[in-house]
Amino acid sequence: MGKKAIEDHVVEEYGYLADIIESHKGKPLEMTHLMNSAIANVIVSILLGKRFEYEDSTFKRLVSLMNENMRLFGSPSMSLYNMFPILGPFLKDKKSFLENLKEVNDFIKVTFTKYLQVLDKNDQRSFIDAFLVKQQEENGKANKFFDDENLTEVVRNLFTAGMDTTATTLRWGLLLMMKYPEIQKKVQEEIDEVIGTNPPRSEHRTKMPYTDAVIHEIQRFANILPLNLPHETTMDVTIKGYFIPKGTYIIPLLNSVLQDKTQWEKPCSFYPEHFLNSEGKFVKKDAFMPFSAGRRICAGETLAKMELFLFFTSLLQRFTFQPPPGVSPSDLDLSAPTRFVIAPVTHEVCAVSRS
Ligand code: HEM
Repeated sequence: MGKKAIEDHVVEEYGYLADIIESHKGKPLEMTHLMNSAIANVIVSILLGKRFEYEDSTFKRLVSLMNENMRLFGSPSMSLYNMFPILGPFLKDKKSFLENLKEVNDFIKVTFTKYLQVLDKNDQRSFIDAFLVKQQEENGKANKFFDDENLTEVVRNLFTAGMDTTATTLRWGLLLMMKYPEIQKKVQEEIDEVIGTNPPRSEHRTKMPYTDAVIHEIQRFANILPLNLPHETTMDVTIKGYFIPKGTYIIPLLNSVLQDKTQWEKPCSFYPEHFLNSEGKFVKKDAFMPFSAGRRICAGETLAKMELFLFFTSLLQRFTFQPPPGVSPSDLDLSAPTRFVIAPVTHEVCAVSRS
């Protein structure tokens, strides 16, 4: 599936999301379910070739299993298990994690078995179709890669990695816009000037340096994966005089760059000017690494950036986000509870229609 086709899915999905938000008529709304569903649908439409209604029971169940497993993954008992695997049989969280995993895997297996029955090599409509075609081409070869187990794992990994991260970043974005209404207003002015009432598309981004800077700063400030993913050295290495033997477990902390005092003027504040020069032009920063770096950099970086830009601009084009009545921007809490994916504290938003 090409970039344009994927962008069309995002555009279709932000329309559904905005319509549902509109139906709440500016009343206080907790966005986690809606945002997760919209972002899950983008990845699901790539993987399965179709989207789900947000209240579809199977879809709700899948999204909740993924979320629950993200939560369990970062729980203290799972850290304990990683340090002392012998404790595994005594840990309830580990059991729940594996049961959830099995339920998602079973759903994926049932789905691709159905897809296989109607597979048409000349009409591949999803990632699963493309994988199954490769699997058939591989038939008879000694070393098989496109097997059922790999299909299950890759579909589940893409679903998990692609949903919580992007949806959480967007929820941070809306919270920050409520906290800093003057920044929200400047983004909306740029949207009105560059996009007007047209549907936002990726090509608008280069003409919107302020919005681009705000989205980068949301990612830097939110710092949603401060622990990154663990890595292991594949050979002996020496870095800045420190010897690290082959096979060492490494946690490459992303907040060491995203909040580096030598790289950012105000590392602990939300300050879009970090990404703007004195003429208001967008500037790239080497220390901007929310997707990590190197060979194992996030596989979904391009998709995530597209989603963040399109969802963020389409929402701010249609709505102004305000705290619920009785809550002022200064009351909004930007602290972040400790989890594997750092989400904002539970809060409600009022999406007031701009039309
Ligand atoms: C704002 C959104 C996102 C952020 C901040 C993010 C961040 C990251 C980070 C930090 C890693 C670890 C890289 C490393 O090991 O050094 C990662 C890995 C990964 N991400 Fe993302 N991600 C996002 C969205 C997505 C999306 C939308 C997808 C796909 C649909 C995706 C798929 C993956 C995959 C498959 C990996 C594992 C790559 C590998 O091990 O080779 N991510 N991501």
